[in-house]
Amino acid sequence: MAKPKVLISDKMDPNAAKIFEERGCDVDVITGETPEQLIARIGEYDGLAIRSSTKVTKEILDAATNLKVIGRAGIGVDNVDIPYASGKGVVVMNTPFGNSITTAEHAIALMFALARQIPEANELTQKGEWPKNGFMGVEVTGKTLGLIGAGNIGSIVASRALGLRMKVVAYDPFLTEERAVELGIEKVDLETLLSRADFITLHTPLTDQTRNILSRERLEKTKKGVRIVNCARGGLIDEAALKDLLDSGHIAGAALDVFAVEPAKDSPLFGTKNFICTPHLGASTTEAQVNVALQVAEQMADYLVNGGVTNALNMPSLSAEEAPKLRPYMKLAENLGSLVGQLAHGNLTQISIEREGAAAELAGKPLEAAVLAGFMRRYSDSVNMVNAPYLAKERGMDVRSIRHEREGAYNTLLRVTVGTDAGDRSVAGTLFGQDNARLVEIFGIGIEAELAGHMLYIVNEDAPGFIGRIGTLLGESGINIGTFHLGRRDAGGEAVLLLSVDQAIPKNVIDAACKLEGVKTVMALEF
Ligand SMILES: NC(=O)c1ccc[n+]([C@@H]2O[C@H](COP(=O)([O-])OP(=O)(O)OC[C@H]3O[C@@H](n4cnc5c(N)ncnc54)[C@H](O)[C@@H]3O)[C@@H](O)[C@H]2O)c1
Ligand SMILES: O=C(O)[C@H](O)COP(=O)(O)O
Repeated sequence: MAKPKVLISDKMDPNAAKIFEERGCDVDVITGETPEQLIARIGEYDGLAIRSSTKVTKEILDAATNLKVIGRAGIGVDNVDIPYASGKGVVVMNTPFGNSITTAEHAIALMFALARQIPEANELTQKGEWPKNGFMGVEVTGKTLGLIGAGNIGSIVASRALGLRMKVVAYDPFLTEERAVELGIEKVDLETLLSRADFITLHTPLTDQTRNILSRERLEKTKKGVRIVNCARGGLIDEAALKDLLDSGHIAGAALDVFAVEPAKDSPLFGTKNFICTPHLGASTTEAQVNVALQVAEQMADYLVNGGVTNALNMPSLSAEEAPKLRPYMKLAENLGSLVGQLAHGNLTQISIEREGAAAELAGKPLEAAVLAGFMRRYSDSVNMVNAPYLAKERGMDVRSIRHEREGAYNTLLRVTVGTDAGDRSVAGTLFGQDNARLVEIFGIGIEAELAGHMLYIVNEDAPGFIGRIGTLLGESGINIGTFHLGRRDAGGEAVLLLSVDQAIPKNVIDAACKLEGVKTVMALEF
């Protein structure tokens, strides 16, 4: 099998390339290209490793015909069109913890730089001015720090600030009271934070809810003399309002590591008194860059080589240890989803996936995604485990995952049921041994069959002579039967015949089978 090919398109610690090679991938490091150059190149790659410079747009994803995974060596993924990548079946991963300490330290460094006006003092001193009387700082001890966002980085900033004897208040709608107590901070609403904080630091992602969270109106509500630090994302603060309020002296200082437009080369804030900035350096320490480079390469190689999924933003996690155990189940799950998707008629809006026996001990989400991948193929050819749950949601499907404690007839069982206009339709399968996936039930009828390749499904009246008739029809049509499986509800009742054949079954043969005596349904299936 050809090695997966990975492109590293942003500057990254060389350890990333080394890990890719060690883990069985071919890797190219080509940084600083224009979008057009990337579009021309991306088609040959299975993986794309990035930081924040590469913008993974719809156009790039459309050209990325082989792409399976995008790995962000860092946290923020606002430079990736995740919904579009998901629709294309591309996994998007990040490294959510590798640079958190480093970025928290940068926020604290900027807070001190503002409190003591270090950059300005440094500049004038080096110009020979010795401006000893020109600077009067403030202590941080005893002051109130207002965190907007108390996730990974916000929590680390809080712990450092508490160590500096600051009081910490936080606005984060997802922060629980228990977690706030654990962190030693006070959970407040945004208005309270604005009115109480002497320093404000931001630590949220940029989303529709957080964009412009420090709007002009909110900046005007801050305590006079506040100092603001943003090491999270540009776009969280109204930069024009920030300039006006720095100019008026309402805000005593602001430090930005991130800007609404990056690279920021001509911001109106440049040159403003008490304004300092760094060029998106929050994550730029040796330690953090080694961490994120190693982690992203390990995660991406794991996925490309073993199917392990870690820190994906659009797919359930699956450890490299779990992946081989789950693999035969994934095939079974996908085939059951595909079978029920091919057989059931009408407007299908409900699907449930039940796990019993050994299957109940496995991760449910990946199996659910595999069932949906098989099932959604009734609507689109380009479905896989990544985009299937999104497509199902888009179609308004109600997806249920049920885990049974009970002991069943099989050691391990997966059952997939769809709700149709005519009632529920259910298929079930098991594994014989470690990896022999078998169908064991179809619409309430017990059967035992492998689902593979071209198959013919027939429902007929259980009567003597039928098997001979279908065998003769296929033989006369030059179609070789590979496997042959029978099941029936009861003697003389409804029977099911499932057989695999060596070639796709032409329509005229299906039509002829429909006309055979006792036949109720004939369908060609593909797996
Ligand atoms: N400057 C840099 O170089 C740099 C480096 C690393 C991370 N970052 C950025 O820092 C930010 C925080 O990273 P993190 O790892 O702490 O993320 P995180 O996901 O751990 O934390 C984000 C927090 O924001 C909170 N939040 C979400 N919506 C909110 C809202 N409307 N109001 C208030 N809080 C809200 C969440 O509940 C969460 O607790 C991200 O934007 C990330 O991209 C920047
Ligand atoms: O979200 C992040 O991880 C930071 O913004 C770091 O971005 P960078 O990798 O471009 O330095």
